[in-house]
Amino acid sequence: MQHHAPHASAVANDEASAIAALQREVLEMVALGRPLSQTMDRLCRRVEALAPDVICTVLSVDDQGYVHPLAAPSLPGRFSEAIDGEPIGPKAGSCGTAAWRREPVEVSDIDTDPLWSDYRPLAQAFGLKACWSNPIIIDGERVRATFALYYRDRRPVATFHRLMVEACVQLCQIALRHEDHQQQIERLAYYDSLTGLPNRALFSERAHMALQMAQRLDAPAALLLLDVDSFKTINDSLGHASGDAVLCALAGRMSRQLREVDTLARLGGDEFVLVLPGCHATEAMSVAEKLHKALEPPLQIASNELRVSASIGVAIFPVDGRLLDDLLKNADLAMYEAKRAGRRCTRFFLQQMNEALGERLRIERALRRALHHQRLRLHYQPKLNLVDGSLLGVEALLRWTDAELGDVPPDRFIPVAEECGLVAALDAWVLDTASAQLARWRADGFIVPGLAVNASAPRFSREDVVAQVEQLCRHHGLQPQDLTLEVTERLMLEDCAQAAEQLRRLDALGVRLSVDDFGTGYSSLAYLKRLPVSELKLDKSFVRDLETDADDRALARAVIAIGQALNLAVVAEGVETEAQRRLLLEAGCMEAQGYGLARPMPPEKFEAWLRARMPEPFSVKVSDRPAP
Ligand SMILES: Nc1nc2c(ncn2[C@@H]2O[C@H](COP(=O)(O)O[C@H]3[C@@H](O)[C@H](n4cnc5c(=O)[nH]c(N)nc54)O[C@@H]3COP(=O)(O)O)[C@@H](O)[C@H]2O)c(=O)[nH]1
Repeated sequence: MQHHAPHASAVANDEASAIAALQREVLEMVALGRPLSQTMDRLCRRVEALAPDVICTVLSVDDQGYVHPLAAPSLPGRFSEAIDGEPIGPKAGSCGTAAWRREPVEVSDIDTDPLWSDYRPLAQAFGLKACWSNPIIIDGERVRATFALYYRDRRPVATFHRLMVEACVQLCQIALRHEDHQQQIERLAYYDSLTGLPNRALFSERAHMALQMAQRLDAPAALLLLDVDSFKTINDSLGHASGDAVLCALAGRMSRQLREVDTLARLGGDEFVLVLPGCHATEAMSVAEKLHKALEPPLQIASNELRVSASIGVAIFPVDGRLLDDLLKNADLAMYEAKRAGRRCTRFFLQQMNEALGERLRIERALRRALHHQRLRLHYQPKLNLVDGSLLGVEALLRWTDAELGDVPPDRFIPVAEECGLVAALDAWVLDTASAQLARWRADGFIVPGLAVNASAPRFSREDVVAQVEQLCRHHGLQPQDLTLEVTERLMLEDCAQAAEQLRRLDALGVRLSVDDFGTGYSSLAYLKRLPVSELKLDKSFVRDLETDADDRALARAVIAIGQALNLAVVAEGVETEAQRRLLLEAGCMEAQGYGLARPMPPEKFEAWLRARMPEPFSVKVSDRPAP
């Protein structure tokens, strides 16, 4: 039988179709999402099957420039171990040098080539004589890996091998780019893009695992919920970029306080959560204290030095709940208590907090119904001149009687309304209803010089109060000068640009601005210069013991003096006795409200009160008035 050498083009066709088959197989693995190392391993094995005289390897190159074997099925294990973690460089064998130079490196004699001088004994120990390596560059930028063929004899690279390597480099690029995209998708799905911390989804997975483990080992675990104090002020005053920088810095500081088994995650906004496996209450307390301390040093953000603190709520597994949702809810309640207790505070969950939450929820539901069905009422308390008793205006005060809860005082439902975001709607209703009432009184011939309503802080940052005031003045035929908005010092201190702008525009319209409960809680008076305040209301806590407490007398005099110095009216609240009235007058306070002068009254009673005080000819006939 005669043997014929195969025709050159037939060989070329066989090689081309072998390479095409290899490409198909690898691309299919990529498309099916097989792990990268598995795909690269298959690639190497297929190459070695097509070219039995080569040893094929793929090394990954990490961000710091060190190589790690990704697939090297036929390379002796000890050789792989020896090169794992070696740096790339100008003389780092074929692969390290190819990655360094960003170009193929062909060493046909390892025994003599200077690029291998540091690795020659290693290669010789395993009988490796030649090596051709190609860098795998992704998107023209980063060297992500090297693809190499080793030979056990000295030799230049064969043409078929060149064709094969060209195809393999492309396959490696596709597989690595796909892997990078997968990792990016995973990062987006599981990590917070701002801080790089685990996000809610990953936290939830890890926390569930930690709780399962705790259950199995009969061990405790702590869940800490941490909320940055006054973060909104940072965002509003310095901008969101600074806010983001603060969050990143805090995330870094907190991460450094934790053990490897702990998980710190960002739930969103300025809220972080930690799960600490194996921690009972005492340890959780010391971790919370470490976190407070870590946040203490001032942060340098842009050109500002910021001091930031946080409030922490703690719930312990299993005593405060066995399920993650329960623990989160309870840590949230505790965190809320920490907020109420002031800045830089930790609170542990207590069962009473649950009861308080139940009460808050009951009030919220009933209040929403009451507002919707117009079941709220207003009482009006006169503001009087202390010298001659003349009426200076009225303050509208909300009253609510619920069928189940009975009379609910504003002190109980206003804080709930503030928490659940209902207070702005309540205040808008009060302003509109009281304005309508003032217009009706005037139409009926009653002389009511002005109307004061309470305005809560959230309204000014979320709503266009100026537009509402303009609209209701037009609608009820009132002048802006008829209205006084009583705001708390909190709003004045919040440093919210939108609120400050609205207060200035209201002032320009002629609306008066009064600072309610002046002197309670805060010490900064700078806002009095910044914002258009017309009136200070001396809090009733200073008035109550005027006769007996020298400190209260001194404080009341100080507030009155501030008002006089800044040319602001000072209205004393809570005047109940003649002695208080006299002391206030002596101190220079001319205006007041209080049970001793007149209690808050429903409209009809206030009308009777007015009628009784009005000189003749007061001739309004009750029956002539339009129905309220
Ligand atoms: N955002 C809104 N807040 C409101 C509204 N209506 C009331 N409130 C706030 O609730 C707090 C309690 O109000 P209330 O129970 O109505 O008490 C007021 C007066 O009744 C009371 N007062 C008046 N004189 C005396 C007195 O001589 N002694 C005494 N012990 N209490 C007295 O003081 C409250 C006056 O409140 P203010 O002038 O606003 O400080 C209170 O903080 C209200 O602001 C609302 O519509 N929106």
